[in-house]
Amino acid sequence: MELKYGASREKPREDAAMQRFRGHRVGQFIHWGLYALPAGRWEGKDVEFAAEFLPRVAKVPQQRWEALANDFTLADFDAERWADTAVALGARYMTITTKHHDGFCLWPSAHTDFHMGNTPSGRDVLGELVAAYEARGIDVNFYYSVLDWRHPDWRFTLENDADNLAFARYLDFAMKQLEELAERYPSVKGFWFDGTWDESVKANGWWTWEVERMLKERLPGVVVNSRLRADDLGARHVDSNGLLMGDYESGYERRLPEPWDRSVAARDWEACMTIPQASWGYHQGPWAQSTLKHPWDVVDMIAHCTSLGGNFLLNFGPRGDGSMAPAEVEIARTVGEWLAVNGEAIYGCGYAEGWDYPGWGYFTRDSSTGKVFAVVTRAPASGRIRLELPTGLELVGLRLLGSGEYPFKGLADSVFEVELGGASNAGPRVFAVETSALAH
Ligand SMILES: C#C[C@@H]1N[C@@H](C)[C@@H](O)[C@H]1O
Repeated sequence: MELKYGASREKPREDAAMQRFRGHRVGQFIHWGLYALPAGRWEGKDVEFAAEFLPRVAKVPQQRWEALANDFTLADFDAERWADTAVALGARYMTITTKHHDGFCLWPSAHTDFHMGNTPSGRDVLGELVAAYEARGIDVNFYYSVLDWRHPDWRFTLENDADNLAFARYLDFAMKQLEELAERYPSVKGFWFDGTWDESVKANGWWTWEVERMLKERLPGVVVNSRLRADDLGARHVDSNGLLMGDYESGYERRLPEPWDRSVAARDWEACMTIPQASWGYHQGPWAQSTLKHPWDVVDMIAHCTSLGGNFLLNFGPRGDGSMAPAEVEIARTVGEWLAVNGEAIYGCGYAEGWDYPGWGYFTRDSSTGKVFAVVTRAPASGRIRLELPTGLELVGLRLLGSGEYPFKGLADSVFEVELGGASNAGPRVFAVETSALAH
């Protein structure tokens, strides 16, 4: 079908910038804004919903919400400390909410009065973060919510000419903000769009095409997620011809491909995940704080994504004063210590063609050397795993990362057994798997 605003390519991008993004595998997502101040609590009551949705769920009067800007003092905000948390996590890129659904901007935008410039400190949070993260070699991406609860011209649906005229003004405003972000922060490596599910945006696929075109014209190599895009008929992420729009599929939000399905590896994709069960912004209540993920579950998710050629973006919700939540920093440190020993099986790795899903974890493959790894995140109660190689291969060596050569036993052609023993307090074991063609 002929589409004016459909996918711009049939195959994945292979340029250097996309290969760099693909090889990162692990990213730090950060949701920070005025919502971090109430942190899920309003008028003394915990609102058991994502903290960044508080103004809507608690029906906070607009003026009271906007008055929070006067309390956004950044008393304990330190971009260097945030960037150190990304280093501790082992993240290779960071994605920051420049503007979330409430419309508040973390940079001094010339196109609205609802921004950092009108807060007590007036600091350019984005500018400080870009400097701190890039000083550590960590790429910065910008999250931008097209949905804007505050802007008078935002529309969820387009019922009449007046709606169409207003929404046209809104799209012009959003385009100007995106041009402004590209101009102020030209080293940004990607844009992560959100808030594009409403009828109003789906009816304006042309605008989503123009945004992607503008960004790629101004910032060659920039990476754009599929969630921005709608085609001529309102199809999102994947156009009406079944082709991926944008540069990577970004539909996995708080979920991973289940069951494990090799077809997912045909595209570039990224999954984003909260540390609490369901809040992206910092939520102080037990509803969130009692549901923090275990570091080894995070490691399992990282390996799961890598095994299917996807990136994993773990979200952090700094507190209202700008400090990182200690429990989240601790999780970052533990996961980063694991990656420091086992990152060889993650960074620059992807789907291991021909290696079936083993059930006790995942196989990953280094995209440049072809080396295969076995990441054992779900060790069986027996304490041993069955290592089934592609037919015609035999196991000639097994190296436990961080340790050394490891014993194994042959069970049949291309089938071997590995005795793990009990759980390791260093977390999931990873083996480099050395094979050669089975001698007949
Ligand atoms: C719904 C929704 C939004 N998408 C996630 C990435 C968070 O930003 C959440 O608020």
